[in-house]
Amino acid sequence: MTAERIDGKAFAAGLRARVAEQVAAFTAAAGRKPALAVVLVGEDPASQVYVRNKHRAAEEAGFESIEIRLPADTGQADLLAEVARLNADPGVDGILVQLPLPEQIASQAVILAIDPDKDVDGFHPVNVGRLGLGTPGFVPCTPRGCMMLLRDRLGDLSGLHAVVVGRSNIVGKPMAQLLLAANATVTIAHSRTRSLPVLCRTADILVAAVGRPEMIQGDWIKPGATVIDVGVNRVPNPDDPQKTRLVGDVHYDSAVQRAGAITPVPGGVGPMTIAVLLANTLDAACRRAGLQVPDAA
Ligand SMILES: Nc1nc2c(c(=O)[nH]1)N[C@@H](CN(C=O)c1ccc(C(=O)N[C@@H](CCC(=O)O)C(=O)O)cc1)CN2
Repeated sequence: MTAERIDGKAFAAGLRARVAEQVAAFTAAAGRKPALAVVLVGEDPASQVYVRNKHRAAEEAGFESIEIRLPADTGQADLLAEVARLNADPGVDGILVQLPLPEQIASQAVILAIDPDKDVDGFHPVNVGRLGLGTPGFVPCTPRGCMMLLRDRLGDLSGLHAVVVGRSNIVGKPMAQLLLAANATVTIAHSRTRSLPVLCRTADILVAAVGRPEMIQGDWIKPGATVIDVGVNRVPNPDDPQKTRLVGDVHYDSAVQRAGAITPVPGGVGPMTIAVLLANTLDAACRRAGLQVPDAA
């Protein structure tokens, strides 16, 4: 068996185009563009790329995109003051502080300071609670994007066994909540789970979000399973030690022989993160303007 490749890049492009149409409708109805503010502290190279891509994608879709860059030695109080200013600005609909933050700043304190109704990352405890309760709120972008890919491929997820390998607040835990809400039977596993290969082999849906390059091998996968690889790991390129290459948490070449469908890295889940950020920001703008929230899927 050779798995079907789930093309997240193409799906994300479609989502961005749909959001752009809805942004145009919002702008006509509200008399202003929806606005996203992204805060970057420091010069982490990967974060710089992600923030630049968010800015470009937001502008292309018709948003007002506000990029705030702060030096690497910014103190927590100064960042909190910036967040307070964005919370109070009626022209800002969505706020995102790019992670990771420099070590002198406690991420949780910053997340807690963001107005939950502008928290388009869905990381604030109020939105975490809303997700757990199944009430409207913001869902973290990467897991929401994974769910869109899964629904597109599988339709109804009821009764399927989903194994989520990884328990981070950003991906693993919200992913498990979303799968549960979709009536899947969910197991959360992690790097310390015993007999992990045996457990993974029981999964109809396997979500890899453990942050360990190519940890999940082909023979851990149930034949025909749908595999969602959230890992983004840079490893040395064996052909050229001066360069790196990007791999997921799944060993793609062996997994593709067993799975029914699989997301590649790059080009799978990654592009969904930014597309869903745009959808979340439009949701925030609609709620704040008292307009109907469009269906992003
Ligand atoms: N405040 C946040 N910080 C971070 C988040 C987040 O959702 N909110 N997620 C990640 C980084 N991230 C977005 O911020 C992100 C990661 C990966 C991609 C992506 O498109 N990956 C590509 C490969 C890109 C490459 O070549 O490096 C892919 O997988 O195809 C987009 C966004 C941590 N921080």
